[in-house]
Amino acid sequence: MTTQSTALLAGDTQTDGRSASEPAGRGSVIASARGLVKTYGSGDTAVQALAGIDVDFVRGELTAIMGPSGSGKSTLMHCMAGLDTVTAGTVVIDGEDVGRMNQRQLTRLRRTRLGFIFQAFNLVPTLTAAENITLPLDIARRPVDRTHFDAIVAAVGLAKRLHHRPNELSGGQQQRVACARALVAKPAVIFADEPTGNLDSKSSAELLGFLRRSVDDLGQTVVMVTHDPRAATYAHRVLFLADGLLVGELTNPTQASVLEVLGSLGANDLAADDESGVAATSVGH
Ligand SMILES: Nc1ncnc2c1ncn2[C@@H]1O[C@H](COP(=O)(O)OP(=O)(O)OP(=O)(O)O)[C@@H](O)[C@H]1O
Repeated sequence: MTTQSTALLAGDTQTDGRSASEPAGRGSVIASARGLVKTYGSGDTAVQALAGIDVDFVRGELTAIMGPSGSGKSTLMHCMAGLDTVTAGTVVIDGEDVGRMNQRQLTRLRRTRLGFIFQAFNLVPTLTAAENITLPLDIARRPVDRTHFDAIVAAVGLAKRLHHRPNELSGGQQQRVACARALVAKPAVIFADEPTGNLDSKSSAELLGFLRRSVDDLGQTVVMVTHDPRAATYAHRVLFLADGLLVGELTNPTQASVLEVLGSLGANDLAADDESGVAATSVGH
């Protein structure tokens, strides 16, 4: 088992607090956007989803993106991940200018350098959990690093479920398969769009804990869109969008600090998560 894989399971750290497998480059910028504009449609029906965003995502960090409904969170994620074209501006992932890529290069980028986790787990129903996890590598015709695979499967607690098909797994287990699938190719960045949107609070906490450990122990980089202030507390940093603009940022977020910013953005309806134990109205807005 590699040192990195062991660290994911055991959480071993050096005496200075760094992970024993501290990857080179942690803290440097892995993905960035400059002057990012996205307009859907044209003329009278045009909608400006992103109105000029400059943002850097840092290697080895979990960044949450929050904001009111329609503020541009998913659009930002899709543009960063090369899933949608941009109207203006630049997106650079791991040193590569996404806007200059043709479709073939974009597909290759998504397959080999990026991982995705969506609210709807997007597993292939006819494949087993194991086959779903290795699917990105199989499609890219890359070999499976069995040591890494075993470590991820153990860490997400799926060792006894590998031969089950998605309909034989709970929602939480299915999302853990999706999470393992995103991690197995050791991507530069994992983009997660509402990854806990369909999960109960226990499964959400397990998944978020795992995502955070993949960042802390493996140096994985994760960008996650969420409406849930509790989910955002697993992030190192929270970015807030409103009307297609970046309007705020929190480091080391707490539920109260997240709710306070969301309240100031008029997103109380989203922030009033009845399981959070903290009502949006209690922060004085
Ligand atoms: N394919 C599309 N065609 C036209 N307009 C779109 C399209 N996708 C998004 N929009 C619009 O762009 C704006 C931003 O949408 P986006 O989905 O990025 O917001 P969001 O912050 O992720 O919202 P939510 O929290 O509700 O998921 C919205 O006004 C939305 O209606």
